Amino acid sequence: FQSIYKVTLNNPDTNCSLQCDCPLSSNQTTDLQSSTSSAYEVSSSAINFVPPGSSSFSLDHYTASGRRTTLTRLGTDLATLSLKDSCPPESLMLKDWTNIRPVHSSCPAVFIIGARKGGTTSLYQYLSHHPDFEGIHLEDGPSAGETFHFSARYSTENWKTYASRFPKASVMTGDASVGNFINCNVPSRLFESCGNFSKVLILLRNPINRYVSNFLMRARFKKKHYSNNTGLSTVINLEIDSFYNTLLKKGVSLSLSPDKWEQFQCLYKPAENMLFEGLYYIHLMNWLCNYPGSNMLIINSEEFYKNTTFILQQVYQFLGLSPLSESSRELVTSFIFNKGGNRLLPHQMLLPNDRKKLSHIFRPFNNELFKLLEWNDVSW
Ligand SMILES: Nc1ncnc2c1ncn2[C@@H]1O[C@H](COP(=O)(O)OS(=O)(=O)O)[C@@H](OP(=O)(O)O)[C@H]1O
Repeated sequence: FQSIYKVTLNNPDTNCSLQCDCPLSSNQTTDLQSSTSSAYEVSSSAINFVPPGSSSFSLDHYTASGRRTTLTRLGTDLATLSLKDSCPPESLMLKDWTNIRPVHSSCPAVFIIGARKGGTTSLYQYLSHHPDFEGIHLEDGPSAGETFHFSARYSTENWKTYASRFPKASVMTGDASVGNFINCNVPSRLFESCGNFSKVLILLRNPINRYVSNFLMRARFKKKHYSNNTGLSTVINLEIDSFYNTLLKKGVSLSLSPDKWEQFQCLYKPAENMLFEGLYYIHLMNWLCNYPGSNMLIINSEEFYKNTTFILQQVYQFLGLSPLSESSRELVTSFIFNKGGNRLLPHQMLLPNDRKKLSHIFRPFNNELFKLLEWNDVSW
């Protein structure tokens, strides 16, 4: 079975201890124990953890209903986080998720970080209708619901300006910048900035449907030299070429092995190649290794589209917002935001052969994702 463990490393010599929530499958316990035989240095606090003999090691089991819920299991399809061995235990163990103080005192409570075309605008809008949540809308585009792009590059000064846009009142507020899921620098930057305070919502949609929706948006808004005349098949084939070329140039194996997920990280400028955006497993692993899993809720977009009021209730619960009645939720969710066009031109349709090509790239990553999240009945 897979579970969440709380890991405590004690150094009796210095009387210091380090704790982190470490999601692992039970059969990794041995690996984890043996990995303590090397010395760990926590540079931020200058604590040295030394080999067994002078250090002790303990694992406490935490369940979904446990005292501190690391695992957020909502319904059957939502976030069940159980990290596999591909996430280096060291990086998790060196993180103290519990004691880090946010650098900034005013952080938005919620970040909807993606995936792009996953239904993020609707979710943000629906949340904004809750009496205790204040949505902030961009006045200068691109569209209501995508709010003040948090940047991994913000300096302290930038941060002050950014944070000052959010109300300090008792209401909850949030940011919905969909590029953050795939920006490999954001998780650690966000954690550094906001510590445990901010919660993260992630909507994951069938990556092929996400791809097509993204393409159609570019054509609709004539972004990146796209127009209504741009053919989907042409774009797919160009992007597949550029995808493999990027991997080649960076010396990454073309066998597309998801367990080498770290190799794929930071390989592209966010949003440049729509294929990279759909490799959710890579992006999620980066988040899980750099941001506390207990503060992340991962939602299957298709489930969100199908059972919107139910999922919305689960989101309220996760954020600590009071529940709303079924009828209020139905009212709130009656409009679909950011819907693409219904009538596609012939050259905008996905050909069976192109679907196969996309599926070939996404499948191994989807499979790892399903295992990680225990999404047993999802068939993208
Ligand atoms: N409630 C509900 N039910 C069904 N479908 C829904 C819903 N909310 C959003 N959507 C679909 O999500 C797509 C837009 O996603 P985003 O808002 O995340 O797009 S963006 O990244 O902010 O541009 C867009 O998909 P496409 O229509 O395929 O483009 C929306 O139709």
